[in-house]
Amino acid sequence: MAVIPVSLAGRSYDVTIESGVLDDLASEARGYLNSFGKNGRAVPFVADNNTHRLYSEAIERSLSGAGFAADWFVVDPGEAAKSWPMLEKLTDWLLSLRVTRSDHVFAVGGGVVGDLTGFACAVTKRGCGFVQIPTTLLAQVDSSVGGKTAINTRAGKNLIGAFHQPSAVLIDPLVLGTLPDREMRAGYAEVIKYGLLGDAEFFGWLEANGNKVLSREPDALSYAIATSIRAKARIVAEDERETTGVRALLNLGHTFGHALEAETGFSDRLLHGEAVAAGMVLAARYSARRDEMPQEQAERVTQAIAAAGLPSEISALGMQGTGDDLANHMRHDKKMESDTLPFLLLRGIGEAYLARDVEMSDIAAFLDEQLKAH
Ligand SMILES: NC(=O)c1ccc[n+]([C@@H]2O[C@H](COP(=O)([O-])OP(=O)(O)OC[C@H]3O[C@@H](n4cnc5c(N)ncnc54)[C@H](O)[C@@H]3O)[C@@H](O)[C@H]2O)c1
Ligand SMILES: O=C(O)C(=O)C[C@@H](O)[C@H](O)[C@H](O)COP(=O)(O)O
Ligand SMILES: [Zn+2]
Repeated sequence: MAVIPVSLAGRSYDVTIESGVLDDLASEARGYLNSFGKNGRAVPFVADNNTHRLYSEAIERSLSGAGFAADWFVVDPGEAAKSWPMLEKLTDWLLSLRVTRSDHVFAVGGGVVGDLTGFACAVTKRGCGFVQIPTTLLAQVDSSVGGKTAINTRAGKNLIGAFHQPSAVLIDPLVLGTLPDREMRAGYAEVIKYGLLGDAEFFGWLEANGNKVLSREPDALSYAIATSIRAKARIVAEDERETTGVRALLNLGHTFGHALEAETGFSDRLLHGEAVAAGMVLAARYSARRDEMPQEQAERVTQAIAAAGLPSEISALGMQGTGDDLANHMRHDKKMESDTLPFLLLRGIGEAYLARDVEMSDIAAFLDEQLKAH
């Protein structure tokens, strides 16, 4: 078991990593269940069809043993649930349950369920509590921690949202046993991100042990999850609201990645983690093209992504769009300052930095080359 604190003034919380935590939810989450149970109020849980089917029974068993009942809001799996219509339905449901600011809503699922639930909790009665129970590798290493919550709009990814920290994050690595391999690989992209952005040693460890993580070897998996969360907790504690440039490092690969997601229609044609993987390769290659990252290190990045079965070549994604089309999606990036887009680039493996001198026309030309290459 590992407990990793996320230290934030007045909003600190723990991330608990423990096999079996889900079967024992009533005792693990006792403090967040206490406002329920009186007057027969059920505890609100949000899940998608898959996580509801797989894990609602164990959760209900644990809760009923402690005298609590669960009520479920279940969405269809996939990115489409991060939408205005779903936000409206979810907030209406929370209001119908008479959720109060001192209550906690439980999010059981991947980043989609976590981002949607977190945002609904941020705006319901101007902020009620929530607990993250992440069930994908991506959510366990990244989205459940740090309080970024959002939905997507026609204009792009995560454009409507809020910073709203969870009160606790409970991670059960055993649930990854039911996660499809493709989703496991997508989450692994965000694990690679932590090595690439600031921890060359961890990147090297992943080059040697990535297959153990992907095959869910318990020690390797727990080490990768804990190392990722420690890195994220450190960064979030330093720059909770992404104002100093430190938290922006967590966006490595995302400016390219979000544009690729937009171009492929936010669909399962390209999952978020897959887009981030391709985006990190682009960031490494563009950095090498500027002579900032040694070419041989950019090749190591491509290798690490490809070896994990993640997309490394955007020319193979079957997209119709041009470099300009992708650059146009990027103009909605939340890092945009006036008419400049700061870009996460690399001086080397483990050394990401925010570059403020990148011309969008140069990015578009680079992307045109990449769309044609290989
Ligand atoms: N808030 C943040 O800081 C942050 C960070 C990274 C990503 N995100 C967001 O997270 C989202 C992607 O999250 P994701 O990759 O977890 O995708 P997801 O939530 O869509 O889940 C992926 C799939 O796995 C299924 N699933 C979940 N847990 C399972 C389990 N244990 N067993 C079997 N199936 C399971 C889901 O039903 C779904 O079909 C994106 O919207 C992305 O923008 C947010
Ligand atoms: O927590 C962060 O900060 C991140 O940037 C984590 C990313 O993996 C995540 O995808 C995030 O939602 C992207 O940030 P956004 O602000 O561009 O939506
Ligand atoms: Zn991400």
